[in-house]
Amino acid sequence: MEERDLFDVTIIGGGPAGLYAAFYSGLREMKTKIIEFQPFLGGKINVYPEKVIWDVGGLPPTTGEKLIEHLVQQGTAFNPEVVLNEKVTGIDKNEAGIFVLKTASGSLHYSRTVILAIGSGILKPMKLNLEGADRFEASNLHYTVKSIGRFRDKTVLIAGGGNSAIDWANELSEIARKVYLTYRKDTLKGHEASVTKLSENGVVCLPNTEIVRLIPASDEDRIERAVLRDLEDDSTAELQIDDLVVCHGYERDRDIIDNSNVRIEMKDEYCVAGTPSGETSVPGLFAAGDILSHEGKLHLIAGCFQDAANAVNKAKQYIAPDAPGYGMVSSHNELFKERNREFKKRLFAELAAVRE
Ligand SMILES: Cc1cc2nc3c(=O)[nH]c(=O)nc-3n(C[C@H](O)[C@H](O)[C@H](O)COP(=O)(O)OP(=O)(O)OC[C@H]3O[C@@H](n4cnc5c(N)ncnc54)[C@H](O)[C@@H]3O)c2cc1C
Repeated sequence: MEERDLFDVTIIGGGPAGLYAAFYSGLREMKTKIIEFQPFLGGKINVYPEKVIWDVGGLPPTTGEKLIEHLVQQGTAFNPEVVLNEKVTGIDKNEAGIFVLKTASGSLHYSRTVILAIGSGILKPMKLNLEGADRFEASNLHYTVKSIGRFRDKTVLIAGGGNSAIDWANELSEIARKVYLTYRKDTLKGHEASVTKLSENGVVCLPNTEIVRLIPASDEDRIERAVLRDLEDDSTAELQIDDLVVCHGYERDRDIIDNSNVRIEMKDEYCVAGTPSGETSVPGLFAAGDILSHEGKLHLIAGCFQDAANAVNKAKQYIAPDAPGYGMVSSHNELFKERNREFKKRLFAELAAVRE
């Protein structure tokens, strides 16, 4: 390994936690790398690019797509090295105390510290368990909603009883002709306010039902009707639909945890046990965002930011024990002086143009 290959911090995962960690580690003048499995940054928000997000501090209601744009702009402000399309498969620590990250492509990455920001792991949507259903994925069977506009004036069947299905039912009801929601249980498992909104929005809820067959249109390429079974009396009914959205959750690939030679203590099946400062059972390895569990954890985008800054501060002190506990706020930070000057110049030019 050459010195130039060694990073102060390597962040695994390029979602909100990873991106904010990259920004903050730049602020703390650490040589930073992000490794992301997907060919793009933004993490789970890519699952809901058109959803309007209301609960990120300091931002008016913003679409997922716009928020990703802001996060990436901020996260790359200090030019971290960004490696996309790369799955980290395991973490080792060598005799010199350097972390060695193994990847699916066979390359190795060396780092003094690591921040695990893998969210819920690599997500793969749970597919509809019906033979031949996959052939409709190119037409009107969806596992994510990429563009709300395509559902305008359509009859949409949504399958699933969790928050994601409920949110989409409410969201699509504003533009679709009709929205049906089918779920196997008696009740929905979602936020109370969102469940209440379903009836206000005219969504037809079909509890205790499941899809048992998809009937194609004459061209065989599109679903024309879905056959639903009533689980209480076994009767069936056909529903004519334009689109089917399946929200049955995700399989999570967390091989990285199981295949690592460092022993990462877990809180449960899903989360790493950590402190509110992002420390884990492995010295030098920190965690942030949805993967981290601690007392007071907020599983929201807003929660990612504090986790990320805390993890970076701890990583900084791991490398340089005498370094201050946190970075200088941006208004007093030397690193921003030149950028502030440029910003002010642009603002003044804009104001002058308005006056003219
Ligand atoms: C439908 C839906 C709606 C939501 N709405 C809101 C909302 O309105 N407001 C809100 O605050 N929160 C919302 N959330 C939650 C929010 O998206 C998460 O809290 C947030 O994305 C967590 O960020 P993260 O960076 O911890 O993880 P993620 O966003 O999951 O990012 C983790 C990244 O790590 C990558 N990764 C995983 N494993 C590896 C590996 N081995 N190697 C390389 N890369 C890897 C993944 O590909 C992913 O890009 C919503 C979530 C969903 C599913």
